[in-house]
Amino acid sequence: MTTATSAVLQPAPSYRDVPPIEAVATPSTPKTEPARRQAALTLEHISLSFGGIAALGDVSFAVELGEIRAIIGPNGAGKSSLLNVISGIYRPDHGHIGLAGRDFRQVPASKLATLGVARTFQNLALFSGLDVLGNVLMGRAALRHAGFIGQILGLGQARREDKDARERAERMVDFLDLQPVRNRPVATLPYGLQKRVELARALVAEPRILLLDEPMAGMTAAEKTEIAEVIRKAQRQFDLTIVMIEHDIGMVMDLSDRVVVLDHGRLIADGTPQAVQADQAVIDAYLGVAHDDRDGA
Ligand SMILES: Nc1ncnc2c1ncn2[C@@H]1O[C@H](COP(=O)(O)OP(=O)(O)OP(=O)(O)O)[C@@H](O)[C@H]1O
Repeated sequence: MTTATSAVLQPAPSYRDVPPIEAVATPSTPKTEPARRQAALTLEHISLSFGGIAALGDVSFAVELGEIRAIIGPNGAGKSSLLNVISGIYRPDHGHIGLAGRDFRQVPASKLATLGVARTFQNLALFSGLDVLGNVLMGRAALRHAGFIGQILGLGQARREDKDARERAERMVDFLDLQPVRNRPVATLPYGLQKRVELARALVAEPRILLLDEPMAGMTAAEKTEIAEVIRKAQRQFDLTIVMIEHDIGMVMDLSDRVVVLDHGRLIADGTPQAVQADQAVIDAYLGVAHDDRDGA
């Protein structure tokens, strides 16, 4: 936390006229409160354990349309578990996830793309044998309607989808300034560019919600600044709601509209970057100060 004190905060983006996703009515997102924007994602009383280990305990918060929301916390706080709950990899023991106007006990991971959600991974999950364009094209695969046989035989619908996917992938390669390396096998690219390819692959699915798992991990300071600019640009261009786990607190404070802080699987703060970095419970969590009221978590 102490590294964040010099961070320059960006103003929250103004409300954009995006098609509304019907908010799931929860105590934390009352539809009657006019000052609140609509929720893109709600988590209600999420608990998850692995054997005897409580990874998440009664976590609730709402992410508003168009915001960049960071999830931070010390190692083992439950950040990845939470992202895996949101993306349907884990079914929580308790709680609900509100997404795309629907309420889930477990988000159907196989339908994530059609629910308007795309994600990147902490460790790169690229197809190392494919070139940049090929990897970006894979981001359209889950949205294709033509069946396997149609694709093999190159039938009408499959051909049209192919052409459409290629055009969209080319546009995304342009958008992320990857044109000079579009035919390079991804494995030959520097790490920062590979992370950019992963972002392009997520964005080409045209998500409304983008989940980023440590988008700056392993990057140099220059690469971090570059990717932060790319994230901002994508958020504005595509009216995205972004939920991001990131360890670089300076970058988090710079990029986020709001920040959720987890510690020992519990939500200990949810607020603006300024509020969160001044919160005593957050400072204590990062300094490893024990609290009696967390012992039961
Ligand atoms: N698949 C799993 N099996 C058993 N325990 C797990 C599993 N995944 C997470 N845990 C445990 O749940 C707790 C939360 O882990 P999680 O990875 O979600 O934390 P994190 O905040 O993402 O940590 P880090 O910052 O180190 O990535 C930890 O105690 C971890 O050991």
